Amino acid sequence: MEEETVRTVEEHLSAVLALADPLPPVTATVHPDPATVLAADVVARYPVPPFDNSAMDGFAVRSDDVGSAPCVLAVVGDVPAGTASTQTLQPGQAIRIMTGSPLPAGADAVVPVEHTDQLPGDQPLPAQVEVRAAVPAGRHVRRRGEDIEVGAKVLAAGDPATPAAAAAAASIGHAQWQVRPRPRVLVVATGAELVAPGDPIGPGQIPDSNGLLLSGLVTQFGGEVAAVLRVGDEPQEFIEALATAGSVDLALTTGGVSAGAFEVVRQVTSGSVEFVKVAMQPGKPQGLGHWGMAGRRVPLLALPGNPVSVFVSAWLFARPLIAHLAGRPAQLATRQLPALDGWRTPPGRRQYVPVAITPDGVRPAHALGSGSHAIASLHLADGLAVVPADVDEVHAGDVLEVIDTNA
Ligand SMILES: Nc1nc2c(c(=O)[nH]1)N[C@H]1C(S)=C(S)[C@@H](COP(=O)(O)OP(=O)(O)OC[C@H]3O[C@@H](n4cnc5c(N)ncnc54)[C@H](O)[C@@H]3O)O[C@H]1N2
Ligand code: MOO
Repeated sequence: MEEETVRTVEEHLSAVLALADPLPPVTATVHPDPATVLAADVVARYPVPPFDNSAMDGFAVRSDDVGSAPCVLAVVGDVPAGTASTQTLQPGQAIRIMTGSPLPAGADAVVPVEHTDQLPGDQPLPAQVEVRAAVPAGRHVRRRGEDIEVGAKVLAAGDPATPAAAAAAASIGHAQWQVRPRPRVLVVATGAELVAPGDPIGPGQIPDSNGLLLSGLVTQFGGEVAAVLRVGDEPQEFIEALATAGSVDLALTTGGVSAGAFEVVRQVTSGSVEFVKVAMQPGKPQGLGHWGMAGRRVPLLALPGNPVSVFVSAWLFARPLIAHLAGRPAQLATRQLPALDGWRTPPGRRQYVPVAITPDGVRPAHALGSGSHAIASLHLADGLAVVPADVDEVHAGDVLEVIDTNA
């Protein structure tokens, strides 16, 4: 396709989100993964608690018996955890009971062991117990279904699969639930200059940092990294890498999209990927479209090669697309914070400046500001400060919108 539309960030984001629908739901073992959401409601099969049970280690009693405490009751049995008493408590009797054990028939309250003449802990079953404090009916008893009744909708489609949600599903009788899966994402770093991290660098070569940066961000955004590939600028090598990558839900490439003579991503995909300019800095050149992989039309974002551009593009476009595929809301959480220092910005493009966030405000994480190559100081940033396109200078005290990238 021919270039070269100039778009706002919002226009580009809309086009990115239109590339794909949310992934179809799958049946999965109940397991916490807050990056995924439920695809169907979950209804209680069991009540919670499943039976009337004791909230204390002590003695199950009839409250009428102990109204005139102190009094002595005959101890006629024991209810250890995981058992249920078959006895029905008669007047003048008590049954020793542990926290969580079912309340025996006939009992309506529990006296904690501390309110008796018995020692707490691992003790033989006594023949009798002196109860030293009266308990009203219901005291220290957790009623069947008082949290959730059978048939209640406990979790709703769209709820995140948090640890507490998984615990809720298990407690109401479910081993499986319907979720939208984590999108499987292929990461391809392109560039003839790239060598593996730690390898010696020859003339013109640099270590590939985008592969690590982008795959880490994919995980942070709730995607599953299917593979991380590094290819040179030979079209055939790029085509083969994509052809052998297997089944994925999204492909992210870095590099090879601007105006150079060897822009492999642009050369290979330009029939099906649109290349545009977005009015932002860094991250101006962007590609988006689909690529045929493993018999499927896979959405593809072609991000620029400069590492800070990769970071910003990933936060603004890959993150929402991964969220959209996963059936989650795509909005970014932002905060309004004052700038602690001033800096000049290029007019006409919205600037995203890596900033350190302090209790008093934000300041650029590095003297290079939003320099798109300053990868070795990007880790000092806690967020991206957004400078509107019509601002050419930020002054100390100006309040900026800030994307918290530690979130
Ligand atoms: N004549 C023009 N030149 C450039 C323009 C333009 O509009 N006209 N745009 C500039 C902007 S803005 C950007 S951003 C870059 C984007 O370039 P590419 O996406 O084609 O990326 P490359 O040229 O392949 O690389 C750019 C830069 O990033 C380094 N890089 C690439 N991959 C990695 C990696 N995996 N790990 C670490 N560093 C990487 C690469 O060595 C280059 O320094 O184009 C500008 N030029
Ligand atoms: O927009 Mo480029 O991304 O300046 O570095």
